[in-house]
Amino acid sequence: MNIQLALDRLSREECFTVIKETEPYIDWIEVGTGVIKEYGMSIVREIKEAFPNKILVADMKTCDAGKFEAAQAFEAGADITTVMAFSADKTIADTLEVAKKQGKRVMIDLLGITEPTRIEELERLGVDLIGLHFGKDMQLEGEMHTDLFNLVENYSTFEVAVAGGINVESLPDILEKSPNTIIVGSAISKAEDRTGVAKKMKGLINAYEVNY
Ligand SMILES: O=C(CO)[C@H](O)[C@H](O)COP(=O)(O)O
Repeated sequence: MNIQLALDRLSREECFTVIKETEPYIDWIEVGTGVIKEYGMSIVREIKEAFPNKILVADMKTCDAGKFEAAQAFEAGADITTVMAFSADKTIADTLEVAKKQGKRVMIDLLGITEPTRIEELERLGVDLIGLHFGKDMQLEGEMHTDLFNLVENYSTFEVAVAGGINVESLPDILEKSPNTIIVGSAISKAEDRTGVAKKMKGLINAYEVNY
């Protein structure tokens, strides 16, 4: 099980500091949407150059112009780019095609999706990596519930990532759902002791996997 460190609402310098402080305990690095909007593709390039051995996710949250945006992310060094699940099928198919040609991947962000039919359609389109997502603004009005996993429980074809305010306290319940990737942003990046929090979360994951 991977930890994906999400870098959101941080300056360029803070992004590098957070990665350096947590590097041994994280597997994937996500350059958050807001960070990309602030600094452009150059920060994706710089992070990949500095940490070439980490899987790099560009959280592009693409919803249109899929071919162009996927190429943009991959050319900057991303291994995975994100596309919103509500996008047109053509957008999703195009990004998958670009990824396939380049040996890269697309993570489909399920933010806002509640209809099981969309999950079926995504499977038919050839999607293999999805992100369950309880959004930042939704977190202001409540906490993520593991019911979120119900959407994909009948599908063994998907590799599943999950995001949405996950912290040391909520991690054990999430682990019971055995996602492939746990996306953690503010619980690590805004912590006073980032190294300690990342180490603790990785330790909980490792302990769960040993006993699973
Ligand atoms: O995609 C995101 C926001 O749209 C975040 O990367 C994701 O929600 C993880 O951050 P946090 O743990 O702070 O919720």
